[in-house]
Formats: sequence, structure tokens, C-alpha cells
Amino acid sequence: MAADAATSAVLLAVAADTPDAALARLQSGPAGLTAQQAQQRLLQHGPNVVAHATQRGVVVRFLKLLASPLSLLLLGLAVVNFATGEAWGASLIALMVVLSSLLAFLQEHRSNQAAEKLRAMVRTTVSVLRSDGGNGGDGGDGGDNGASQAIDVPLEQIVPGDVVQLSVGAIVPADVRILACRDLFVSQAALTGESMPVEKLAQAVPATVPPLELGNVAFMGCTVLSGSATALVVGTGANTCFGQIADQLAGARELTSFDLGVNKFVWLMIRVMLVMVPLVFLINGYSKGDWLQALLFAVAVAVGLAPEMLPMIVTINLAKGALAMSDKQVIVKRLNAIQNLGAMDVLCTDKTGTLTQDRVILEKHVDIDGADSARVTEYAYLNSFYQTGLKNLLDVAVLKYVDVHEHLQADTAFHKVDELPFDFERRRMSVIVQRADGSRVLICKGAVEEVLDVCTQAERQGGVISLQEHHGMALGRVVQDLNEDGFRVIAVACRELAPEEHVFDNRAEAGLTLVGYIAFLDPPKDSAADAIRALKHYGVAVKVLTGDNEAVTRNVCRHVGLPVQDVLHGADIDALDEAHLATRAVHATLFVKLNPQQKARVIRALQARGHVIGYLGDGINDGAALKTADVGISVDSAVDIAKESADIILLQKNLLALKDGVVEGRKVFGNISKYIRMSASSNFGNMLSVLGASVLLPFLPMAPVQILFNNLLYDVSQTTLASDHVDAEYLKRPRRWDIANIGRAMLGLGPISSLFDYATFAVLWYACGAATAPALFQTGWFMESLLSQTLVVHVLRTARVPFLQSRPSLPLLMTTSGICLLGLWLPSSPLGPALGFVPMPARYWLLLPLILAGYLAVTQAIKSWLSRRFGMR
Ligand SMILES: Nc1ncnc2c1ncn2[C@@H]1O[C@H](COP(=O)(O)OP(=O)(O)OP(=O)(O)O)[C@@H](O)[C@H]1O
Ligand SMILES: [Mg+2]
Repeated sequence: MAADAATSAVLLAVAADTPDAALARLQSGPAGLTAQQAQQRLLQHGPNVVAHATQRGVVVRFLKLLASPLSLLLLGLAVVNFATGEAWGASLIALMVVLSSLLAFLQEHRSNQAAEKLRAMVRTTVSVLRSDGGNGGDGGDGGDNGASQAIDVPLEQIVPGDVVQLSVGAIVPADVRILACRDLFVSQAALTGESMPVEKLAQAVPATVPPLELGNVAFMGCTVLSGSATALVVGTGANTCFGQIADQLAGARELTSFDLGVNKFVWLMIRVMLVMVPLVFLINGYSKGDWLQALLFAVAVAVGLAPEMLPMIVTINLAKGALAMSDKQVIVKRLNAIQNLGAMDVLCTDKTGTLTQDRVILEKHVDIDGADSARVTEYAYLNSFYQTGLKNLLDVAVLKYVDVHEHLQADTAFHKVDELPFDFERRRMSVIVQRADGSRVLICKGAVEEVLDVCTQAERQGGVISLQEHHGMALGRVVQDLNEDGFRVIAVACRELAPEEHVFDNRAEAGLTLVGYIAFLDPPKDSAADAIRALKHYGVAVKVLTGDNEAVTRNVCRHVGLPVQDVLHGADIDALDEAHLATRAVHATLFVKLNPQQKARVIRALQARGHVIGYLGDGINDGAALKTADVGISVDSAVDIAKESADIILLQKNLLALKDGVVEGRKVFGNISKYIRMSASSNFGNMLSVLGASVLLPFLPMAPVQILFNNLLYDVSQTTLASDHVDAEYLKRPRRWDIANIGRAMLGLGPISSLFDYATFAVLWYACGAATAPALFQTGWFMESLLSQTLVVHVLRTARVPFLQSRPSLPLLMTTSGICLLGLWLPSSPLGPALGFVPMPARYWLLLPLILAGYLAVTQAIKSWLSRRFGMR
């Protein structure tokens, strides 16, 4: 709270200063800081990031992994071992914990670095003034009147005192005091949820209002909607209004269904452990009378059940996936988004630039009867030329009319008075310009319906007619015809202003005279049709969410082969409650005339129906949708706010790259689920065996250290699973966490492994004379258990026939066979006696292959049945 008060105090003080005084207060100057000063302040204030998680030292991060509940539990069990004099057991457990934490740490470190490198490729920068430091630069006032230059600096390296330049589409990089600006409008939606643009000015304001209402301060995380500004950085990182909210939210990052599933699985294992372990302890204690050995045995069983490798397996897989995706020009900003990409079954996308090309051409300029009109182009040109908001593709296309510029002498014969920037509710924008003779005109352009709303009359054949009298139908027909021919249409209107009119806000857009329409060709992208087909093939439905109107969007959909089933309008959406919206949204493929909040609401409605939603967009109006979706996808050329909100960035604006990303996401998911299914079934099987053996045998079925060793070796064999191949059929459908299949694997396959364990017990007891030789029994079961678990990986990793129809990756083949050989060699190795192993008789060696072969064959049969019956993989 102290930081809160201090932060606001500085902001309030600076807001009340004149621009010069503000600069002085922060020991800066109009030319900005020198590079050296910036460097110093970066050390002093730290980087401009709100979450500190990534800043921790290496040691701290490692210790944090060691201190996970699971590791602590295991270390506790090691202490139990140690206290009872079982140094071997204690050190084995400790070794396992350190090994799994170390592997997890190294993987995390490597993947963090890789992810950082990838993130750097799409890093957002801000333009900062740096003085050349001619006047030396320790402390004192910055390079006051020295020369300065603007350089692009990553957002993280901004420091208090920096002078930054803001332009349209930029994210405000920190809490800043506006020093100078032109028609600056920002959206504070990220902070206040309020989506209407707020105008910011450079004048000093008294320090009485709540900070968020300061008219000359722009806050970190806000977006510049129009205009431009030079601003002084006041607070960075956690010392910003946004940083303080983010601090409260830290750790509350929404978990994906996959994260939740993994957590549930871990807890299931822990709960099973809590029931099993006391049971095993009591049975063995009573039946054998040696309570100490019973305790150690129970502890070892507990360790065997603990899924200590899971976090590492997940991280390795994600990191590998991110790297594979970067080869396909897909940059992953948030690793967890990878699973969602694989699970995504609906892709929502905006239209302009995604389904259509980045090239919009002004084709027609007509009056209200559809006859060519030069006046329309002239007015449209003045509007695009003088507006300071984002010059989107439409404006760019208008400004291509260079001869209009010369003919009008747009920059000398006119003088800009004011502007009313575009927003997604009004869907129009106006500029007010003054002619040489002093007369002023307001020129408005925007979506046809929205412009007509504010028109009362129209120009026709040199005269003006009232719109009430004019037949509304005929007016619409010109536009409708153009729309049906695939043109995007923008209406242009104007109003001559009375000399006494001086204050301009959105209310000035009333009583306008419609001048005519400009029509653009917005050609569909060649690759879009292929991509939509490919996504459909992979089980991903595509829906279009656009701010544009129905006719134009239908036309684009037709061209890219997207069948339109049902259309929902922004206005319809507002009228529906959550439940009805969800029902309608599932069937609709087209959502038109949406504002940014409606885009997000449609996504929430689909999510409520259990869909996993991807959203692809690149505009200021896509920020909310990108954050709401399970996986937000943007492109490198998008506005900053879209890039910052997205989880995944496509370096090429090509939907086909997205298909590759989806497949890669499913691979990652596939390999993680393999591990989970295998450990669920083998743990369950082991439990059944241990319980039975505890009841039946007069001695322990396996020595505690042997269980620990077995577990360690099996874990090592699994570390290469991330490299494994995934079958083509698996990749065909969206894959999401499926607890039922894990349950089936556990109950269907676990008992089979137990059955063959009992067969081994019989062989050892009756054929190998183990009834009187506990060490022989224990050695025999150790080998069978390790080999069967490790070999069955090859059966369970695929739904097909292993090796013949589906090959494992080389690394997986190497680790699994390496561990098997090690297991076979161990009893006769120098380490053997220390672990309580003895040499096995010839009969065992004859029967072991039969048991293993039988086990693998039966498992293969049951697995095939399960996958046919339940589509389980
Ligand atoms: N620069 C502009 N000048 C005038 N009108 C505009 C301008 N930009 C957009 N509009 C109007 O506002 C409508 C909504 O714009 P918005 O940005 O929400 O959607 P869009 O870019 O057309 O579609 P999408 O959401 O698919 O990107 C546009 O269809 C257009 O009619
Ligand atoms: Mg857009």
C-alpha cells in the first residue's frame, strides 16, 4: 500500500507541474536522458515489467523447484529412511528428488531462454528520445538543450525520466505525463474497463482528482487510439497504476483445462498414496512382525506412486513444441498456450487482412444515385489526410489518390481545426477543416448505416434533398448492389459550420449532408481457402467475427469457401442473455457489426458451451477478444496492443502456418498424455501387485531400496518421451484433457500388468525355489517389474501395432532399451550385493521372456480393443 500512495503522490505532483517543471522534477530534459543516465536508472529502478517472476536468481529458482510439495514429501520420506538407519534408501530418494528437480530446472532454464529469444523476435518497442550527452550525465538535469535522437527501445527498458513519443496503436509503456500532444485519445479499457476513448491534454491540472482521472497522465497498458504525443515517463514496472493491479492479480493467471487436469491427476495419485501406504504398512507390519521394515517398504511404495517426473515431462514437451513451431514461423509467447492450440476446436477470426489481403483498393466513388462523383473522393481524401488516428487499410487506399491531393492543394488550401476520432461504437470519424476564405466544414466518413444515422439530407444533382422525403429504399440499393459485387462501402457526409460553432465533440456529427459513397475492393487471400479446408480436415471450425457488415462479409466467405449457416449481428447479441447467446453462437458462422466487447462476449459464450476457442486478429478492436480466447493469435504486423494480448504470433500472415501450429500442439499434448496414461496404469498395476504380495508372502516382495531404484530407472527411461513420434490419426482431431480415457487405461491395463506380476510370483515361488530365499524372489520381481514397465511403453505409445505400424523415436528407443539392459545387468554387477540382489537360476531366465512376451501381447490386444471401442489412444 505504501508503494501505492507514493506512486500516486508523484503522479499527482507531476500532473500539477508545467511540462518544464515536470521534466525538472524527474531530472530530465526536453531532449530526454543520455544513454548513460538511462543505464543507471535501469539499475536503480529495475526493468519496466509488472511481474517479477522471471527476475529471480538461478539458485532461488532451483530451490523453489526443490521446495515443491511433492519434493518436500519425498524428502520427508528420505528423512524417515535416514532416521531408521537406511542410508541407502535415504540417499536414493534424495538422489531422485535432486535429479528430477535438476532436470526440470535445466529444462525450464533452457526453455525459458529459448522462449525469451523467441519473444525477442516479436518484442514491442517504443520510441524514446536520447540526448547525445554532450553535457555529461551523472545525475543533474539531463541533456537539456543538447541534440537528441529518437531510438526504439524495448518496453522493458524504459526508465523514469525517459521522454517517449506515442503514436496511434501504441501501448502506453509506463505511467507518463503528457508534455505535448495533438488530438490525443486513449482507451483506458485495460485499467478501467471503460471502452470509450478519453482525450488527454498537456496542460497542468490540480492534484485533487483521483489519479485515474488525471487529464494529462496516460497510464501503462492503455492504447493510443488517435493523435500523437510526447510524454515523460514518471513511473515504471510495479510503480504504475497497472503494476499495482497486476500485483494483486499475480498468480491468479487463469489455468487451462490441461493444467487443471494435470493438477487433478497429481492429487489423485497423492490421495491413492494416502490410502495405500498406511494399508501396506499395516498389512506387512502385522503379517511379518517387523514394523521398521514395513514402514520403509510403505515409504518406498509411496515414493513409487508419486508422479515426481510429471512437471518435468510437461516442461520438456512444451519447450520442444515451441521450438518446433518457431521453425514454422509461429512464435509462442506463453508456453501453456501450446496445449490449447492443440485442443482448439473453433477458430474465430476477424476478416480484414486475415481472410482478405492486406491490399485494399479504392475502386469507385459515387453519389447517392450511383453516378461517378469527384466530390466524394475529395471529401474522403481530406478526411483521411487530416485525421491522426490509425491510418488503416481504408485510409491508406484513399490517400493513394495523389492527384486529388494536388488538385485540392490539400495541405495549403486547408487548415485543420479539430477532429473526432474513430471508435468502434460510432464506426465513423470526422475532421473539421477551414478553407482559405475562413469557412469551415465538418467531413465525416464511416460505415454506411452509422453515417446515415447522422444525416438529414443528401446532395443530389447539384442540389440538396431531404432524406425524409427521399425514398429510403432507393438510397440503400446503390450500397446493396456494391456490397453484392464484393465492394466494401464507406459513406461520406459533410456539414458547413456556422461561424459561432467552436466546441467540437461527437454531438457535432448531426444534421449532416450525405455526399456519396466510396467503394473498395478488399480481395480475399489466396491461401485462405486452403487454410480453412486444412483446418476443417483437422477438426477446427472457423467462425468470422468482424466489425464490418453482413453483405460484404458473406461475399468474402463465399470466396474463401466458408459456408455461412447463421449470422448474428452486434445488435442481436446485445439483446440476448448468456444462455441464448451460447445456443445461437454455436450455430452461427458469421458475426457482423461487432464492437470489441461483443467479440469477447461471443468467445465467452462459445467457451461456456465447452468449446476451446482460438482468436486470430490484429486490430485495436481485437485486444479484448485475444485476451478472452483460450489461445490468442496475432501477427507480427499487428498493432502493439494485439501483439501484447496474444499468446502466439504468426511471423507470416498466413493461415496455413496456423494449421502447422495446431498439429504441433497436438503432438505436444499427445506425448504428455502418453506419459500420464502409462504412469496411471502402471502405478495402479503395481499397487495391486504390492497389496497381494504383502498378504500372500511371508517376506517383503521387494526390498525398499530396490523399489526406489526401480522407480528411478523407469523415470530416466521416460525422459526422452518428448521426442517421440505421434501417429497421424491422433493428430486429426482436437485433443483435450480426457479423464475418462485415463481412467480406462488405469482400470483396463493396470490389472493386466498385475496379473503377470502374479505369474512371476508363481514362477519364482514354485519353479525357482524362492519360497525360502527372499533375496531371490526380490531380485526376480525387480527385473520383471522394471522390464515389463519399460517395454510396455512401446505398446502404449501408439494405438497401432508397435514397431510394425508405428516406430518410436530413436532417443526413446535408446533410453528404454538402455534401461532394460541396465536392469538385467544390475544383479550381477558390483553394485548388486549392496542392493540386495542375487544371481538368478537358469529357469528364471527361460521363463522371464515368456512372461514378458505374454504381457506385451495381452496388453496389445486389450489396448486395440479399448481404442476401437472408446477411440482411446
Ligand atoms: N478508417 C476508416 N474510415 C471510415 N470508416 C471506417 C474506417 N475504419 C473502419 N471503418 C468503418 O467501421 C467499420 C468497423 O470497423 P472495424 O475495424 O470494427 O471492423 P473491420 O476492420 O471492418 O473488420 P474486422 O473486425 O474484420 O477487422 C468498418 O467496416 C468500416 O465501415
Ligand atoms: Mg480489424
